[in-house]
Amino acid sequence: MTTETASADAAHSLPVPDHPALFLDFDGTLIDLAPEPDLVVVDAGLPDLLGAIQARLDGALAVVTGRELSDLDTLLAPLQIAGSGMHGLERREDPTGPIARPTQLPAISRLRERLGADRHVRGSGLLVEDKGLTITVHYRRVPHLKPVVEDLMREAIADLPELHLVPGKMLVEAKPFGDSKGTAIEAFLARAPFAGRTPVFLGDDVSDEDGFRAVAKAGGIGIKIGTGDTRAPLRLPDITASRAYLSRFLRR
Ligand SMILES: O=P(O)(O)OC[C@H]1O[C@H](O[C@H]2O[C@H](CO)[C@@H](O)[C@H](O)[C@H]2O)[C@H](O)[C@@H](O)[C@@H]1O
Repeated sequence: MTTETASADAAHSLPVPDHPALFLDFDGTLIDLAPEPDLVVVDAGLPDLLGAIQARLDGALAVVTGRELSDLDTLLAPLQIAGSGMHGLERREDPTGPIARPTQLPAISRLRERLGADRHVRGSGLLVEDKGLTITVHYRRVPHLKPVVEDLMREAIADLPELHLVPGKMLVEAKPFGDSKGTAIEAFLARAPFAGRTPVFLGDDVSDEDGFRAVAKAGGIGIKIGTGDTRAPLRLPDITASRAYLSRFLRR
């Protein structure tokens, strides 16, 4: 059996609820990971697929991502969909409506200054992704620096109790306490067109575990993409399978 056939078989073995609300992580779930956030490739088929699902589900589709929503709009242009960015901090309930976001904490400015001055960061191959409300340090190009990044981020926020660290694939992110992908999904499920539907959430990374918890609580389905520990009850092997599963929402 080819890998492609195995992915298609896996996609067809999973259930699709009768009246679903679909929540999707982005990197590693809908597109392949790249060496840097700006180097990802979005094929033309993805906006087309998401736009068709958005119409088929009467708008009950949201992207729940660690990226900024404006970043996602650029990657999926001209498509806009409802969603939450920066792990629950940003919300856009109406696909073409405004993005709601809290004000930046002074603690993030302090962290920014510290990282800018850190000798480990400058010229090291590490990448600092400043999202305004959160700051991420990527070590994908220098994986041996993982323990250095973990230590430097732990120390950098040690006296900033408003912040905590979220690990991800080859990154460590500092963000304010409170919101998560789980709180974002719960908020969407409380309102139209998501309310009253069975939630399905696809994700691949640690921060997606909050989303899996939220959909389980609401009687829905969590699907982990790829390998790794998870609380999600179902799994798909890769992005090919993820996209094949999503196309089934058009055929219901
Ligand atoms: O919640 P997601 O939509 O999956 O976003 C999680 C993070 O995605 C991005 O980082 C990841 O993708 C990069 C590009 O492929 C890759 O270089 C990096 O190693 C991955 O962790 C994004 O840059 C982060 O801001 C998101 O939090």
